[in-house]
Parts: sequence; structure tokens; C-alpha cells
Amino acid sequence: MGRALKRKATSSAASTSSKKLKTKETRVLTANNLPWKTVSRSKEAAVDLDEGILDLEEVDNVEVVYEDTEAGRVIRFKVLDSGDATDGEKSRSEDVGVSDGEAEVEVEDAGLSSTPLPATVDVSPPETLHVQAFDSRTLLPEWHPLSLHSQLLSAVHGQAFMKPTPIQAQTIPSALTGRDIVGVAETGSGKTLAYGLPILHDLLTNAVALPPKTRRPLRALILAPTRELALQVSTHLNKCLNQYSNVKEEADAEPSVSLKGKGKGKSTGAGNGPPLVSVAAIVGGMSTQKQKRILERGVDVLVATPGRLWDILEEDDHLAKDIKSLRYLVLDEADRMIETGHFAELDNILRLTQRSFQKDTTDADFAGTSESTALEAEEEAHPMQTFVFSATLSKDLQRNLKKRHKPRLFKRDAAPASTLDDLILRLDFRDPEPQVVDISPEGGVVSTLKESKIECLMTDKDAYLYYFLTRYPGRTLVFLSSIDGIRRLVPLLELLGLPVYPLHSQLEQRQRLKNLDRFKSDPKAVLLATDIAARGLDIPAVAHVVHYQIPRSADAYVHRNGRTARAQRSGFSMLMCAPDERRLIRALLASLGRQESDIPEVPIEHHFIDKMKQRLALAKQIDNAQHQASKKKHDQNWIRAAAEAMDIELDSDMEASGPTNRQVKARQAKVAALKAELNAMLRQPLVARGVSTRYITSGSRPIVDDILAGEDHQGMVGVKLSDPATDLALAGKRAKKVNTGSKAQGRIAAEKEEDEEEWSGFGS
Ligand SMILES: Nc1ncnc2c1ncn2[C@@H]1O[C@H](COP(=O)(O)OP(=O)(O)OP(=O)(O)O)[C@@H](O)[C@H]1O
Repeated sequence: MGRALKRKATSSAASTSSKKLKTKETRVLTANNLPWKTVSRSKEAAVDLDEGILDLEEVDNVEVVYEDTEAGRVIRFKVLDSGDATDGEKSRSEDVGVSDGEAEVEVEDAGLSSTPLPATVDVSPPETLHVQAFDSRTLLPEWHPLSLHSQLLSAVHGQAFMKPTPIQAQTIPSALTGRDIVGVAETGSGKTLAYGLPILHDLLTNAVALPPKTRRPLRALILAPTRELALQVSTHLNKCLNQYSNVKEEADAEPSVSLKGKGKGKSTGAGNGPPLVSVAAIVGGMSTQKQKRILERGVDVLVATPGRLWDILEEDDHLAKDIKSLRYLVLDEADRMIETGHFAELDNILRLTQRSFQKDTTDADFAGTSESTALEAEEEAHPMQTFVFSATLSKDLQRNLKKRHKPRLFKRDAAPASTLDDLILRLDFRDPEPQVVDISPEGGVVSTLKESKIECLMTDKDAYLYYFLTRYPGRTLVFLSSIDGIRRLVPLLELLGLPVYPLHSQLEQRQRLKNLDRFKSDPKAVLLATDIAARGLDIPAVAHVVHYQIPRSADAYVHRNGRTARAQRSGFSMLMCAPDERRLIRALLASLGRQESDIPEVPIEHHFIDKMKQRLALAKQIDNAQHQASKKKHDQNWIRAAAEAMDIELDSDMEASGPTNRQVKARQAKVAALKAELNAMLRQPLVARGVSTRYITSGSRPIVDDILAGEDHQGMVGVKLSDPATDLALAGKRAKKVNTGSKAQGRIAAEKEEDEEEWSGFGS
């Protein structure tokens, strides 16, 4: 038996303590079967700019033992009796015999997540370090033929991804053989791992242990259009490296942590060792210091937004050199990147990756130098692979790509590319014919998504939105085209008691991530967002997407809808359509090969809308009063500050122009009275027409049955709790019934239907 490794695991976020170990083990388990316990962490910590440790788990009373077998060194885990574990220090050193291997795990840099090497003194070099065998043939028969690194298979299994998604199944084998790939597949279909797993497989398979403090060269660059998406991709990949992996358990470490030796006597040099494979994100809004620390240490996989990366590249020659010898370049949501205003930066970064461009510059500037020779040698030994993924890449572009035999070269002074087609055609695919895999659905519609619309006046959109949110509580993402619109709506919906959060580019990054986290953790939360949230964000179980303002393009419509109905879950989207917008919607749908009539109307009980309008009117009054008061105060403060700065004395008129204390108090009292009125109104239940709240067992439609069955809607008396997709289907069936009958019968049926609806409320 090899030597035992004992550790006490603590982290700065949540202190964990390993109890004392004893050799009297009771069970030998695989890493995934260990009794991991979730460590509670503050929500805020999970969304900090360090890209967040999303889950933290700990395990107590486990001994890690290295065992030399014929196949090499393997790792075993022994779970000790909890009773044994309370023994003291003495038993610990006696039993294990090696006391210097104790290590403390602490959060060192949450911006860099890694797979640390084990903290033993005599750790084997990675070439001989064998991750505990993962039986993929039995546990993951559908993943097995892909022959991925066992650490990745273990992680995939741990996340219950029992088979590859179609885009993964079709691209991973080619990517593993070195092909360049253009992958197009519906939103939420697992594209991140389609490019991520081949990269991680290569890096893990060829990982070389670097001495501590050695800067590791960048091997893969993933470019994403938004900060949130870049952070999410980095987290997603780190989950495959850390969360469920055996190597993690081997090192007894957590994502985003590194091991620090704390043994007596001998140093645990390897405990300070570099990670096997590291992934980090660098995005705008992140502290420069942290970013520098990450880059100084070096990462294998860098996920970045083009704007921030270009800023760094202008100062960091080291990184610029790394980019010239990348192994992997990924453009995630490539088509969005040209819309974000960072097109020039993206173009510049891509120039750096183009070997022919490098040759052009190096030939001119350093012909025959060691740098030019090194680049050429590197190119021959490890040609760069390029992956371009999106849910929306035009068919024309794909055709052109296939026709193309040679990349269009970047000339030194060439103007930047101006369209996505131009840009992608200039990508330096090493593959003469990159493999194009397009399995996107016709019309961009995911099969598990139900689309719908509400037709209403522009001025009534607030009321209809409020109706929808009240009628169908559930995690809802509402898209608006303007930040002003979000600023106007958030306080109103807040006053109406909805858990609503904003997300747009003018919020501080910390606030953006905080709001996103709140949205993720409350199943009834509402996020009002601009299109920065339209691409790539993978928020589990978004029930509804609402297009409050119509999307700018068909692609935006597809991506916004893609925030719901992900990974084969069902989802619902609703387009709010004012008369002026109908022409645009028709054009938008036509470009997807569809018609306006393809999208049915959500059934609405108009009786409720009037009540919604009353509540909204009061909320608007309060908001205006609050706004005026704070604006006056702000103006007055500004004048005083300006006068002070200029050393001017304000005359008494000006001083007096501000509100007096009495006026301030009167205004506050008015706001308080309006709020009390609104709260009283909100306490009154919204009652469907024809329903008696006093006689719940009688009336045209007794509601007692629904109450007893627990199916009554808490906020709207007289309607059943239901989801919009079911109500849409019921409305569709009713309409069909009406259409199939004779004209006269149809009329009677419709009248009857109207009556029923009027009395029972929708969804009943
Ligand atoms: N093989 C799999 N089986 C089940 N779920 C998976 C699998 N691979 C990935 N997922 C999950 O599916 C969800 C969507 O994945 P991902 O974010 O990569 O989708 P996407 O195709 O990039 O979407 P978008 O186009 O919106 O960016 C994620 O929660 C991911 O964890």
C-alpha cells in the first residue's frame, strides 16, 4: 500500500474542517461515491468577479491512498468510521506514519480555477499519474466510443449528461481528429461542451507538470460576446475539470482553490505546484490586479470578451506571443460579436492568430530570427484548430465557406473586415475544408418551445405584462430594447410587489452578476434585460421569455427565445405586439420562413386588465412623486456643491428655491399615503367576473373545488393555477371546435364559450 495523504480542508469562503483520521477504514469507494456534503456559501460570493465558485462541497473522514499497481499508480479513497474520526492528533500521526503531507486548502484566486496536483511530497509526475479508471463502457455507453479522457467522462457522468447531445455527437469525433469545425445547432443544445470537451481532452492528455511559478503558455482562446457568457463558459469548463473529477478528489481541492503546503518539516513542494489544466475568464469590469495575477501565472484556456482582451494585448507582449502559437481558437456566438461594437478588436485579435499574417510581419521585421523559426516550427508541430459555433449562422455563409479553398489573407494594412461573412471567410482555418455541421431547426424554433403573442396598444403593454406576470408566476425573462424602458418599468413592478431585477450594460459588473444570481435563485423572479442577456446565458428553468419590445432581427428573436426551453426542457415565449409593430413582426417571421398566423394569441381575461391598469396608475403616481422629490433634492445639492467649488455665496433666493422642510415632509406624507392606498389595493384579491368570494360553494361557478384541490390561483380568484402553454392549447382546441361546426353552430358555440369564459376565468 502506498502512503496515505491526510488533509485538513479549509477555505476562506466557508470554513470546513476535516476530522482526525484513523486507519481503521470501513469502505473503499470511488471518488464519486464519497459522502460529499454541500457547503453553504453566501450568494454574493458565488457571483463575485472572480467568476464564482458556484458549488462547494466537502468531505470528511476520507483517507486518500496511492497504490502502485501494474497499470501504474492509482488512487483509492477510504471512508473512516465517524466515531474514529473524532480521535485526537495522536492517532492521526501514529496511524498514517507520514505527518508531513497535511495541507491546507485555501482560496487563492477565484478567477483562476484549476485542477491542482496532489499535495503529497513525492507526487508522481503527471505522465505516470493515473486517474482512477472510469468505467465508461458500463456507465456511459453512449459517450464511450468518443474515448474522452476519463476525468472528463467522470465529470460528464457526475452532471448526469448520460449521452452526448446531437451537436456533441456530430462534432466531437472530428474535433478530436484535428478538424476545424463550424457548428450550428439550436439554442441550449450543448454547444459549449461540443467545443470544450475536445480541447480539455487534448490538454489533459498532454498535460505536463510545470515547476511552481512557471508561467504556462496559453493553449486555447475562447472569445465570447458578453461578460456573462464568458464567465459562464469558464465555469462550465471548470466543472468538467474540477467538480466531479477524480483528480480533484485526489487533491482534495475545490474549484478555484489551490493547495498550500502546511506540513511540519519537509515542504510539500508539490502542494504548491501548478494546476494540470487551468481555465480562466477575463472580462471587462474585472479588477486589473486580479486579471494581471491570472495572466502572470498563465492559463491553458482563456475565455475572454474581445474588447478587454485587446486592451490587455496592447500592453502584454507575452500574451500576444502566446496568441500567435495557439492550439485552439473558438468563436462562441460569432455572429453576435460583430454587433457588440468590438468588431475592430475581434478583427485585430484574429489577425494575430493568422499564421500567414504572422509570416508576413515576421518575414519583414525579423526574417531569419529565432522568433520566426520558432513560429514556423510550432505551426508545423501543432497547427491551430478553429471552432466557430452559434445557433444562427446564415446558410449563405456556410455555402461560401465550403466553396472557399484558401483563406483570404490579412494584409498588414488591410482594412478590418466589415461583416461576419467577411470575417469568417478570413479566419485562418488550417483545414482546407472546415467541417460544417448545421443541425439548427427550421425557422429557428426549438421543438420544446411554445411561442405566443399578445396584441395590444403600445400604451397598454405595461398592463398586459403585469397581467401575464401575475397570471403565470414563474421565472420570467423580459426583453426590452432600451435601457430607459428598463429603468422606467423596474420601480413600477417593484411597487406592485414583483421580485424584479434589471440587467443592462450601464449597470456595474458586480451589480449585473448579483442580479443574475438573484434571478437564478428565485423561481418567481423577473429579469428585465436588454439583449446582453439574449445570447448564450444558461439559466436553469427559465419558464417564460417575454419580448416586451420586438427584437431587432430574426436572429435576436431566436436567441432571446433560446433562454427558455433549453436542454430538452419545455419553455414558453410571448411576443408583445402593438399595431405599429405588426409590419416588422411579419418581416421578421418571413425571414425565418414563417407567418404571423403561426404564432397564436395568449388567452386573456380582459376583465382583469382594467384592474391591472388601476394598480399601475397608482404605482406610476408614487414613482413620479418619489422621482420629483429626489430630483429636486439632487438639483439643490448640485447647486450648493457647484457654488462651494467656485467659492460663491448663494443668494437667499437661490437658497430658498429648494424645498423647505415642511415641503419635504408634505411630499413624504403624500408618497406614504399613496403607498398605503396601493398596498390596500394589492391586498384586495383580483376576482374573476361572475365569481363570488363570499359564497364559494354556490354561484355560477363555485370555486370551492379548486380551493380544496389546491388548484386555485392565489392572486386571481376564480382562475385555476395553470401554465400559459396549457391555456394556449385549450384555447386552440376551443377555436378548432368552433371552426369545425356549422356557421350557426359555430356562432352559438362561440357565444356559449364567451359566457363560460366570462364566468369561469381562463384555464379553468
Ligand atoms: N450531453 C448533455 N446532456 C444533457 N445536458 C447537457 C449536455 N451537454 C450540455 N448540457 C447542458 O445543456 C445546457 C445548455 O448547454 P449550452 O449552454 O452549452 O448550450 P448552447 O447550445 O451553447 O446554447 P446557446 O446557443 O443558447 O448558447 C447546459 O445547462 C449544459 O449543462
